[in-house]
Amino acid sequence: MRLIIREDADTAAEYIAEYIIERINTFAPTTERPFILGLPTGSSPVPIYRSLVTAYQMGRISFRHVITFNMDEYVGLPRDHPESYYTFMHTNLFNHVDIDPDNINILNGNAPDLQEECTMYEAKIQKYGGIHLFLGGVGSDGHIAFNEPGSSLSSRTRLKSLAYETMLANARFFNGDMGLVPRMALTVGVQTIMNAKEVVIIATGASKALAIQSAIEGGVNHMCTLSCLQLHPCSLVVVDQDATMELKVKTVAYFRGVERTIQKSAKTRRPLVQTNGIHAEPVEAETDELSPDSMSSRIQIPQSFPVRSATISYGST
Ligand SMILES: O=P(O)(O)OC[C@H]1O[C@](O)(CO)[C@@H](O)[C@@H]1O
Repeated sequence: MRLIIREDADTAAEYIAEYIIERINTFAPTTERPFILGLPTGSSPVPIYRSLVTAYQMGRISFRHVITFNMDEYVGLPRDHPESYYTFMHTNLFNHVDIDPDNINILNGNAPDLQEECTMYEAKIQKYGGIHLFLGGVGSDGHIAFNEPGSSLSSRTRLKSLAYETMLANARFFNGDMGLVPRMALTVGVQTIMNAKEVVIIATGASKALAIQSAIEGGVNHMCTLSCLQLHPCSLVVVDQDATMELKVKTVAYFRGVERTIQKSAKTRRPLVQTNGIHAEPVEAETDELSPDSMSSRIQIPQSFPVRSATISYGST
């Protein structure tokens, strides 16, 4: 897992938007070979979508050959309800870019047979050969998609009851009225996300700090389903400063050091090596140039340190 820390929510979102643009453009999707993108809702991804729309308007990215799969949808909320995830995605992204409506996949929380709906969703993802990049948010309790604490780490798309903490957090979208928040949702499973070739997570604000601490410094645990990414070969978590508040200074210093190493390697650009199908950057000894305001300036980083995972540019172990 790689951790990227940015000053605030906007710069964290900007980092991810550029990352997605780079991935799609490098992939150069076509009708026969589309890029399969997993997408989240929630407030954290909104600035990412804003940046993607701007990039589209500037001609830097096209969604013509991108097929999307959303993470989740409330059960029982009409599709055109202002707070349905169908409405959210169209308002924030789909209505403003050149995506083919046939390429948009969002679970139908009003399907007559919800189990069948979930089974078909999984099958459709499989039909396309899996998801290339799954973008996600995280709940304050560490859930990924709607895989609430206690979810099976081998779960697939299914019906879930929402945790009280999630309903409380989402009440802000329903005039603060808990009674209006749907109690159930359809959601991709932990394993559905784990099967993506790459997973990128946005987590911003102090309310995500405990979840980030648990997912990064704790063990793999079903009470914080985001922690499953420790087992993913190519995952990236992008946070703002506030979301790092519960992390150890040493943890923050380590991940900042990893990023500097990658940036330096990119400048010197020795030929790329291939590791398990993932592009890896050449290894550089870290001779650290710490900015005085950096937390890591208080920590001595060795002249050379093991950079096995630190050097993979396409996420890392
Ligand atoms: O970004 P926010 O508003 O904190 O919401 C994040 C939440 O939204 C969701 O994306 C809902 O699908 C969850 O994965 C996550 O809990």
